Amino acid sequence: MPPDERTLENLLFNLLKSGALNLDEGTKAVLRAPCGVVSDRGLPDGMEPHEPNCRHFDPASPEYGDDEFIITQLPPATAAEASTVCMVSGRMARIIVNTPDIGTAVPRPTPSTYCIKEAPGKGLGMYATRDIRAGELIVAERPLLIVPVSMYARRPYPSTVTKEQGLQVMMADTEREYEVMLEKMAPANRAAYMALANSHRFDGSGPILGVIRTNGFGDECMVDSGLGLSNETGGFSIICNDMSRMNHDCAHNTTRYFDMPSFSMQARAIRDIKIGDEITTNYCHTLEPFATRHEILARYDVKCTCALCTNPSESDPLLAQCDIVHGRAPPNFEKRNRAWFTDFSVPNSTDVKPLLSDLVAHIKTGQEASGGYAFTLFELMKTYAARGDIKNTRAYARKYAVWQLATNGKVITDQQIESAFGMTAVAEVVLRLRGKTKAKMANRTVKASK
Ligand SMILES: C[S@@+](CC[C@H](N)C(=O)[O-])C[C@H]1O[C@@H](n2cnc3c(N)ncnc32)[C@H](O)[C@@H]1O
Repeated sequence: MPPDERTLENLLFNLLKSGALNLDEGTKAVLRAPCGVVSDRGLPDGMEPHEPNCRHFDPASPEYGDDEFIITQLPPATAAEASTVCMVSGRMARIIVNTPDIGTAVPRPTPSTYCIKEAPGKGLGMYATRDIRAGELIVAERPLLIVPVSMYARRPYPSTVTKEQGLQVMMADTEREYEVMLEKMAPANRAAYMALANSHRFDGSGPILGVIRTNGFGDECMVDSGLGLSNETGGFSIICNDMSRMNHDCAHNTTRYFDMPSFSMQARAIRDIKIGDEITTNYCHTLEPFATRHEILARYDVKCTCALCTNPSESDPLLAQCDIVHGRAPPNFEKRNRAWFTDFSVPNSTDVKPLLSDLVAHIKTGQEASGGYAFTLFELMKTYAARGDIKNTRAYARKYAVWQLATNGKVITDQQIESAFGMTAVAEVVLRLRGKTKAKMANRTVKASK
């Protein structure tokens, strides 16, 4: 956990104990649950179980406050699809309900793409039942449950309560609220939910919270920053059925995102997947070095044995080459790739070699889902344009379009690809200029020889 979050935790916890936070007025105290085995479980002496007080609303009702957490079913029910049982702020509920085309049908790939079966050493897993092309939709699912990623203190704590006990109280109170939510689920969904994996059996999490912490996905479009929370603390955990069976791989072959109109979590292939391959996702930032990844994965009870983890001395430097997010890529990464912008000489300033080397590093380490991979494709497209190479300009525009589709479902039109986002025009100008330059040079040579 980063130090600033720890400070925030202590501050909130002290405020909570001093009674300075009046929770009844809607102030939210946010704490994250501990990981691993805790010795001090259950409610401390003198504290009784808390009665759930989260109100349940019909999504069509405007009666709830923006900063109030409510239990509701979203999106408003349609005949075709079951709704998701959600605990969201009133603000978030309104954002969802007012999304244009909310409640559109969840797309289903035909023929279907996967089955769920045993994954040796990992429990169950998802496997491809046919070849799947990069960019293709693999699965789209209405979640079973959506809840805030952070837990909220629902009552003031006596001054004798230690921080660890406080966390246990918060988890117990949260579990009680979730019990109410599960009662709202259709019986088949409740059974599916309770059958999901739980790697948090020994840290004081109740059974429902344990499943959330094992299987919950976050998404950037499901964040309520209106409560003064950051993207991290204001996010939501999205728990699906089949997608919860996707195991982690540091070189994962899918991307995932939440599609608000169909209110579905979706996964697409980020590279071609062969029939019989395991379909995998990521539980941590996969460009991080091996040691950091393993520390994070341990929280999910995952000891990753993927190709990158089995050979970190080879994979770590390659991952660092790709890591523009954490600034581990070479300092001149962006500059060297943009040299052609001010200097059109060929081939020095429009040299594609460094970019192709970055591309190979991404492909070798299976990091096609990363933003650095998309950046490299886009830079290659522009650099080929600056070289007047229309064929390769278009080829990289097409690869970039597939990346966009896979990462957020956004369809890039054929016209955009054909024009390579305006870059084929650049390539044509370069070709014309170069033609003129050649003609001028030829003229000069003729004049000089007279
Ligand atoms: C979200 S579930 C994934 C599906 C799970 N295998 C199941 O049977 O339902 C997460 C759990 O799967 C297991 N898991 C996921 N990825 C793994 C991996 N790469 N290696 C070993 N176990 C893994 C861990 O037990 C983890 O807590």
